[in-house]
Order: sequence, then C-alpha cells, then structure tokens
Amino acid sequence: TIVAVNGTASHPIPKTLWGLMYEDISHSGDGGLYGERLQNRAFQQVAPGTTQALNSWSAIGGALIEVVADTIPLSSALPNSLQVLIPEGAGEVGVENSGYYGIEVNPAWTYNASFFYRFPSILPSGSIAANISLVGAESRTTFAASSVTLNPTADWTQVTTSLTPNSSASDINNTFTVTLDGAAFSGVVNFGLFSLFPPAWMGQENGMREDIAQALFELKPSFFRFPGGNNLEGESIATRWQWNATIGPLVNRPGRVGDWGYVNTDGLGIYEYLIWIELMGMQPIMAVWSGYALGGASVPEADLAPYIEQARQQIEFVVGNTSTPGGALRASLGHSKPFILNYVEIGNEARFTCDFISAAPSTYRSYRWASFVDALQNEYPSIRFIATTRYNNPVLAPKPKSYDLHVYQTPTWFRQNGGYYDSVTRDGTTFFEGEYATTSTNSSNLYGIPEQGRLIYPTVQASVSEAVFMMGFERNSDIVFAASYAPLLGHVTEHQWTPNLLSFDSEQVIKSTSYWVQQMFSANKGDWYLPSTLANTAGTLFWSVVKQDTPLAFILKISNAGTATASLVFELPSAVASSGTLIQLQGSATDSNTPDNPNLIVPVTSTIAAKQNLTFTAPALSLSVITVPLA
Ligand SMILES: O=S(=O)(O)O[C@H]1C[C@H](O)[C@@H](O)[C@@H]1CO
Repeated sequence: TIVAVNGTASHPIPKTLWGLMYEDISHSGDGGLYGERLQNRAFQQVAPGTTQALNSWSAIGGALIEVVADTIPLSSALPNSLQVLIPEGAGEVGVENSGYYGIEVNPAWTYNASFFYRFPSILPSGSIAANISLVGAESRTTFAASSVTLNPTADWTQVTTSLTPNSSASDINNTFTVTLDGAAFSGVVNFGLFSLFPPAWMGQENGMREDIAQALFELKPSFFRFPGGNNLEGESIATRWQWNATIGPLVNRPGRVGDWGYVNTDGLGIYEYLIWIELMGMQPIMAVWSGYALGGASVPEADLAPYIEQARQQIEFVVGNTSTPGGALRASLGHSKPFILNYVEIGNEARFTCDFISAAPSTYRSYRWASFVDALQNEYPSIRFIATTRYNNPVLAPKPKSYDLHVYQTPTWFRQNGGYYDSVTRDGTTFFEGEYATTSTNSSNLYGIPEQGRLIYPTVQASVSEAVFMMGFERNSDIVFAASYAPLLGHVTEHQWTPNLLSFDSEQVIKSTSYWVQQMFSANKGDWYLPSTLANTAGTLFWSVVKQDTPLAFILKISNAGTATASLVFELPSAVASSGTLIQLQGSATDSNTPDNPNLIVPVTSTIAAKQNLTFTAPALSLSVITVPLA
C-alpha cells in the first residue's frame, strides 16, 4: 500500500479533539473518582428501618443498629442517623463500614476520618473514648487506630482524626470501624455523616482518588463532559441532577437517587468538578437539564421557565462575575475568577434520538432546544450550545451550531465507518462525538450479555477498530471538535455497564486496551492534518498523518484491524531524520487487560529507522504511532 502524504495541511487539529465523557455510572463518582472511601456515609435518600438504609454498615459486638429519621436531624439535607444501641457491659461494640466493596489500606497515606454523634436520650456520666480503626474484615487485624472522645451531649458534635496504617493489608477486604467499650457506656448513640478520606489528587479539598485521577491525567484530556449522560436526567423530574444541591458544606447536600440504581452523595459536586477540571488542564463541556427525565416525564413547554432559570443560574455560577449571585456564590467557595466555559450541552441525548441508537422518530422526546437556547444564548453569546438530537433530525430552530452524537457498535462497524464525517456538508456546524465505544461483537445485540457478544472489558480487536473511527475524527477535525469514549469509568465489582475505558476496584486501576488507544491518540495529537491517500473503507488497514509543530515532526498512526501483517510505504512530503519513535499496541483479537492481568497489553516504545519514503510493516491487530522528526 502506497500512501502519498500531502505537504499542505488541510486544517489545524483543534486543541479540544480528545477528552473525557463522565457521569456517575458504575460508581464512576461515588466509589470511584470521588475520594470518599465509605459507602452510604450519610444515609442519604434511604428509607429508615429498611435493609437498604443500612447498606455497607454492620454491627460489631452485639450493638443493635438501625437507620432512623432523627428527632433532631443533623441538617435538613441529612435527616437520617445511624442509631446504635450499646448493650450492657459488652466488650468492644460499635459499627463498621465495608466501603465500596473493600477499602484500600495504604501505610503511605494519612486518612482523614470523621463522624458526627449525639446521645439522643441518656447522656453518659462523662466523656467516653471511642476507637476509629481500619481493620481486616476477616482477620480483624487492626491496621490503624485512633482514639477520640465523645462528650456527653445531645447536640450534634463532629469528631475528626487521622489514621496512618502501620502496614499494608494483604487484600482489599478491609473495613472502617467505630467502637467503644460497652463497660464504659450502655445506651443509645446516634451517628451521622461519617467520612474516610485518603489524600486527594493534587491535594484538592474534598477531591479525587489519586490513582484514578492520575490515570485520567495521563490521557492528556482537553475537556470533561459532565454531569451526564443519563445521570443528568433523573428517573423523574424531581430526581434530576440539580447543580445547586451539590455545592457547599457536605451537611447541606441531600444527595439524590441516581439514574444507575444507586444513591449519589453529590459529595462530588459542580464546584469539585470545576476545580478538578482546572487542575487537570481541561475545559468543561457542561450539560444543563433540558426538560425530560429518563423515566419518561417531560416538562410541558409552557412550564419550562423555572428549569431554564435553574440552567441560567448554573451557568452564572460557573462564569458570572462576582456582582451576580452565582458569581458571588462561586467566590464565597474560593474561586472568584470565572471558570472557563465555552460549551454547554442542552440535555443528554433526548433519548433514542441520537444517531445510531435506532428508534422510530415517533419516540422522539419533546426536546426543548429552542426554549433553552433562545433564553440563554443572548445572555451568554460566547457560549456554544450543543444539541443532542440526531444531526438535523428533527430540524431544530435556531439552527444548532454544534451537535453531540453518540454511537455504540461492533468492531466491524467502527472499522467500516471511519469515513462517517467525510461526506458531511461543511456549513459551519461542528460535531462532538460525545460517546462512542465497541459494546459487542454482535451487530444484532449491541447491549446484550457476554454470552450474546457483549464485551466485559475492551478487547484488542475492539480498540484497534475504534482507532479507525478516531482517525476519521482527525481527518474531519475541521468539523469534529471533540470526541470521547464512553463510559469512562466502571467499578469491577458493581457496575451497570461494560465495557469501560478505565476499570477499578477499591485499590487498583485497570487501563484497558481502549484506554491505551485513547492515550496514544491524545498524547500524539499533532497540530495540522496532512491529507493522504484514502484507505479502502472495506479493508482492514488504516492510517492518519498529522504534523506536529514542536518539536517539528510527522506523526503517522497506523491501525491494522486485520489478522494479517500489512506493509505500507509512506511517501512523506519532506526530508526526515534517520530515526523515529514507534509506540505500538498489539495483541490477539480477544486479549483484554483485566484485574488479574491488568498489563497484559500495553504500548511498547522503540526506535525505528526512518526516511522520506518510509516503509512500515504493521503487525496484525495493532495500532502504531510513529513520530518522525523533520530533517
Ligand atoms: O441506555 S443508554 O442510552 O444506552 O445509555 C448510554 C447513553 C447515555 O448517554 C449514557 O448515559 C449511557 C452509557 O454511556
């Protein structure tokens, strides 16, 4: 295969091309990116007296425990307490939390631990000691312990302490315990808002889990789409994501029942997202709720005003100057300077109207594009509003400047559709491919179970096929300004979706083969697209050539999605150095990185000989990135 490479760039490659799509799905937030290690830490959004209310909590040493609606709630946002009856004269009694399917015990960390307590009826005669510990769930080995003092008071009082483990645990099956000596006190203690927080990434207050944040940082992402995805929408209108319920002290955040079947604490709220986006060097693509809920309800056009106002306030919180209520609120939290906000998405995907998720147009939800854009664009002229329907279907007014399109498909589909944007009319409309991933090898069942072709982890075959689709974004990045794989994160033990770009349990992170493909593209983005001989879309060999300004170099990406070695000759437009760098990801079709073998398939870097007419042999099922400095 001869690839003639044009010396004149067709267009610059946008800085925003590669980024992250995020929502709290499969514990991406609570139990994942968000640093809190205790699950159900504040008994939010649960019915007192139910088993679910005690999710992740259990009794120690004969204590009787129950979640109650406290007669004196910790706050209006946190009405439920963990009521603990300490029996007469027992030994060590109390409660323990099992975390998010385990808790990492790391002796290099100093954990901040805290909880609120009060004695609702009989007060102890004096102060009593309580122990806060990290313990092996089975071994009952104590890895860290700190004694705190509970004063005889009926008023809510917070204790905080720090825990530094004296050794590592042999596995993740560890718990957080609060115990006291039954001999010192028997009676009722109410607890509220517990927390166990290891050091957060870059030291952000109420911030992110370090290993997950670091793995995302290494993708060099340029944007962060949040808060969803379905999790923006709410199962009902009342349970939609609301920015103003996710800010300020944790005792003021009620949390909500998320769209993926678990309670969202909203400890990771809009302010934490925005600070982290800044620390990561990204920019937000922020969604506003747009009138429809996942369960089917939608707000009649005539009743939208309060929801449009809430969206306006959400934007004002992000970019308003401090003379506005939103800007003043932001400043009061510590960030008087407006955040960057160039993109606001109206809704998530208007349910079944996004591309490729085929459904009869009749199922279109009432998509409220005009109501929101008419109200918001004038006040925020520099913000580009993104529509989330099919492209021009339905035809929307005012004409959207940008669309967010989603696709979940098979490896074959991605291999055959690298040219998806080639034929789109250039009329100024730009595109955000906000969600794409190989979900299955079965084109007639994209969302089934593994026995029907569903992927649990990305495979080499899936990832090198996604690379072909991504080469299409590079080639068309005059109109594709952003693209992100979805879902980004998934907990190995408890998830609602597979595959995910990055999997994790309570201790380790598993970078998938698709994670590495994203990293290879994003870290080698280049600055200019150089047109070259088009590949045969029915074939299995694809390439993309870009030019990097600093240091000056050609970057060649080659995806061999076939099962046979393939050779190409690149006829480069100018002289090059005698050697270049090759980064290569290669494996068998169904190879995946898994918790048991997280580094089975990783990119390998080597030096290769280079010349202006560069011959390259691409191994079967491989993605290669060759950087060749200009002479
Ligand atoms: O059920 S789906 O619509 O397929 O859900 C998909 C599309 C939605 O935007 C996102 O939240 C989810 C998985 O990434």
